[in-house]
Amino acid sequence: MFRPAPDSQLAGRICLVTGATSGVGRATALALARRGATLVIGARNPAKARATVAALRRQSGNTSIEALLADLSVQGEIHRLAREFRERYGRLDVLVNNAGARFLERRLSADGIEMTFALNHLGYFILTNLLLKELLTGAPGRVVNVASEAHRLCGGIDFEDLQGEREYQGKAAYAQSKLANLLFSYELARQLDGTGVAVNAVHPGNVLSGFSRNNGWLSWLRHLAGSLAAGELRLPGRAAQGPIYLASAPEAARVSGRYFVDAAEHQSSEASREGAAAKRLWEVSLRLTKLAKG
Ligand SMILES: NC(=O)c1ccc[n+]([C@@H]2O[C@H](COP(=O)([O-])OP(=O)(O)OC[C@H]3O[C@@H](n4cnc5c(N)ncnc54)[C@H](O)[C@@H]3O)[C@@H](O)[C@H]2O)c1
Repeated sequence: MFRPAPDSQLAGRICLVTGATSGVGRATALALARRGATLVIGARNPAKARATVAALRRQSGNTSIEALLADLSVQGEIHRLAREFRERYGRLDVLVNNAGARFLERRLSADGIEMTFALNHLGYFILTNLLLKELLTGAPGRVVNVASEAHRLCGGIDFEDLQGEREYQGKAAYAQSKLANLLFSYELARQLDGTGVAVNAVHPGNVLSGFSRNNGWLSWLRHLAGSLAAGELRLPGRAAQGPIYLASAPEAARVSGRYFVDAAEHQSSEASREGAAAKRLWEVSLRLTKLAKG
């Protein structure tokens, strides 16, 4: 069988992509593998992880691909993944935080934290902070946070009812978590200014993926119908263009603290650019994750 040789743009670079067994994450992982990266995928389900690694190796012709397992809504499992990564690789060049979901019913994570916030925001926050030393060791490096235009639906983080204890609406919780992705990206970019590690956020578009399948088939179909009605439903390969650009394009290495749709910079909402909210979210996130300051 003909296998195109992987191009060497990312040869020798170590890339970690979360949520890479489907959708945007899988398409991003495949593109990075084709560019010759040493690729680690974060995955929850061992059987899916094995199948995805085998498929990515076959499709890319790159054998330097493996999976590390973790449920990224569970803090202890993120710590374990980070530990295993550190022991095996010691350095990280590109981190793509992508694993995310929407929960129409309020649920708690294993740590007792509302699931949307635990997975979509704290998942990114903990993994990035735990691998910061490895990113700095690998500098110049990149952090790519997969966010969403849905952040515009949230006028600000509700610090008084952060986890929807008083009132929970799945769409609002999702929008808040995606606003948190932007606040986190901008604050981290500020903190890492001058280190050579670029941090950016990206909206992948409305995607034909597994997104919202956890809420049942009907909800998934509604999500797809809504995307079609809004005039856009992308295949994952198309949706991954933005993450791939930020993770690998040479010119993107010089850009940090920005929001992208595909390879184009966009202005995110006013609420996402509030420095005080970003700092407050950082403090709250430190408290909820018991990560030490600094
Ligand atoms: N689908 C869309 O229309 C859309 C639009 C804007 C932004 N996004 C964002 O894109 C990202 C990827 O979504 P997608 O559309 O590819 O959906 P998807 O459901 O196909 O992929 C999500 C990935 O995250 C993983 N994941 C979910 N919960 C996890 C957990 N607890 N632990 C570990 N992994 C977990 C899944 O296994 C899957 O691999 C998400 O951050 C999402 O918010 C999606």
